[in-house]
Amino acid sequence: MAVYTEFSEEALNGFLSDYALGTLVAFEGIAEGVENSNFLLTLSSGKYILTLFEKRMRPDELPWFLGLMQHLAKAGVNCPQPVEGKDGKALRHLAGKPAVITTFLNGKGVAASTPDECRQVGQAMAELHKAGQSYAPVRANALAADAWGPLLERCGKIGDDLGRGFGQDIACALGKVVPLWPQPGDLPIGQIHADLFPDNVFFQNGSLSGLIDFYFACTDMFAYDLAICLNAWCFEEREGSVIYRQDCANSLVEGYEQVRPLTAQERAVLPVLAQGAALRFVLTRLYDWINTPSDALVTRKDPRPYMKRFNHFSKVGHV
Ligand SMILES: Nc1ncnc2c1ncn2[C@@H]1O[C@H](COP(=O)(O)OP(=O)(O)OP(=O)(O)O)[C@@H](O)[C@H]1O
Ligand SMILES: N[C@@H](CCO)C(=O)O
Repeated sequence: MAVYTEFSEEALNGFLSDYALGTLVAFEGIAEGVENSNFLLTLSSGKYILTLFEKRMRPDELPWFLGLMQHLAKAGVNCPQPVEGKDGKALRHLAGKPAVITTFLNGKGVAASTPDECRQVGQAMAELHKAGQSYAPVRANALAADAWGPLLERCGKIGDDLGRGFGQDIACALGKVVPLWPQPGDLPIGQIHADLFPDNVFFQNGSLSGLIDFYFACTDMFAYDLAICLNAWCFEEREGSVIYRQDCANSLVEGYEQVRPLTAQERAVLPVLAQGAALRFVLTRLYDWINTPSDALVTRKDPRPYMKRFNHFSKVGHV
């Protein structure tokens, strides 16, 4: 459960008095997610999401994320919109943490993806990439390839609970992928979501209805965003093994290209980007695996299935 910060109803009422959203009917912590504390607010004017920003977020970067969400929503992407207080400010504080209220989106994430859903995700991602092109502020990717080695080092000594030599396997994989990573200027860049996993894409009656959780968004290669989705949407995890769903991958890329065709260079480097994307999630999951206190109200994610995705892409050499 991702509720790291708690507050009293009295504190919440004080916080809400700075908005023109009516009175509090109910509020509850949301179990899903690992990054920030999220609450569902039911107010007399409707439902909203209250997010308190935690550990990985740099407060000075929050306006960039909120500005991006506002920009994308105006351009027709169905994503949460920050709600402004009576003073016109959306970014406020609650319980000592930066906090924002955003609009509530209907729909639900999917458990097991199908080619049809992947096609819709590809289209929505390309639309996001296009809509973001007129958002000028830049946010460098704090989890880009040059950050992976230092992140592995920060994990410190990696025991054998994830399998013998897990840390060495990662170091070896980084040694293969990082030297092949595209250089600035090699591929088209723009605003990317960078965490478009199935829990961050909502569907209603089989149709994609919205995208949430923009707090890893950054300015990076468009094709890297697609590579992240190949990892997140195109594998089935079954009894400890991961199985590549080529049909899902084909649909994802086809859906993307219906809106924004890939360049020949993007296509050529996609297998390397897919390997790097797998390692990026191995590393953040590993870091959290080691550093999440055992009494924290959050379910740790296992890094091993992403190492298996890396092994797959590294072995077959195509997507
Ligand atoms: N705007 C929204 N509308 C409806 N539900 C939402 C909205 N934002 C968040 N949620 C709900 O809260 C859950 C957690 O939100 P979110 O994914 O943003 O949290 P997180 O801690 O950043 O998670 P993650 O681990 O994916 O980074 C979502 O799975 C969804 O159920
Ligand atoms: N989507 C990430 C977690 C939050 O960003 C993962 O599955 O590791």
